[in-house]
Amino acid sequence: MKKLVLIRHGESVWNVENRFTGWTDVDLSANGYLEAKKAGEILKKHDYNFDIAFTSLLKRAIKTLHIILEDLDHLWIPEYKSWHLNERFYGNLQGLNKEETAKKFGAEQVQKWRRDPDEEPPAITTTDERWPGNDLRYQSLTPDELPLTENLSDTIARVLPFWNESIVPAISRNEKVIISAHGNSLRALIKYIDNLSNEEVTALEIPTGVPLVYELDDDLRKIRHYYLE
Ligand SMILES: O=C(O)[C@@H](CO)OP(=O)(O)O
Repeated sequence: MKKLVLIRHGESVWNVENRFTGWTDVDLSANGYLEAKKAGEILKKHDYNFDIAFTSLLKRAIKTLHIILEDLDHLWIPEYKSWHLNERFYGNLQGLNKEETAKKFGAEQVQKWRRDPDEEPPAITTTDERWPGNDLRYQSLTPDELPLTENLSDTIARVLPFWNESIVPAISRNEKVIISAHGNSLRALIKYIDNLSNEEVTALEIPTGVPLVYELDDDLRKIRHYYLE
């Protein structure tokens, strides 16, 4: 039996301000740091250790991972960062307050932008300062890979190649894997691992900073999953 640990980063400052975040590189909130620390303590209490870690290019996920690894005295393990694990790119909504946006466009529309796997939020253009093409960390991406907006289906389409090409081989080598990522990149992964329908994934909410364990068989089919307390 193989075990995989997923963790959504601790609460961010824009989670607190209730703003659409996406690829905006905001920090953890004070509470987010505490959540990450608690996640590390929980993993330590349950004697977890890891051979390899995967995370995004965004500091809220990277810092969460580092706080956990520090707690486990595991800062030395190989760690791979990829834009494929970034949060869903929220297009023109990035930076807006979710409640104010709901007042302007209606709660139903905003809920669709947030959770309907096929509903794309309004796109930005390449002249927008939020366009990732001018950010050094994304300089290796092709024009097609640089998002202007993403729905969950788009996020799934860029998370899965990384899962198949980088994470699955590590799990298959029997390495103990931790993935520190984001609400929607983890939702994308879980939709795939759990074979969830669009309706089921719409209802899936992942808490910040709580280790989520997946037990997988040799064919990487799910046996069970549970949150660690
Ligand atoms: O703003 C975001 O990037 C995400 C995660 O915080 O929000 P939502 O839950 O609306 O997808």
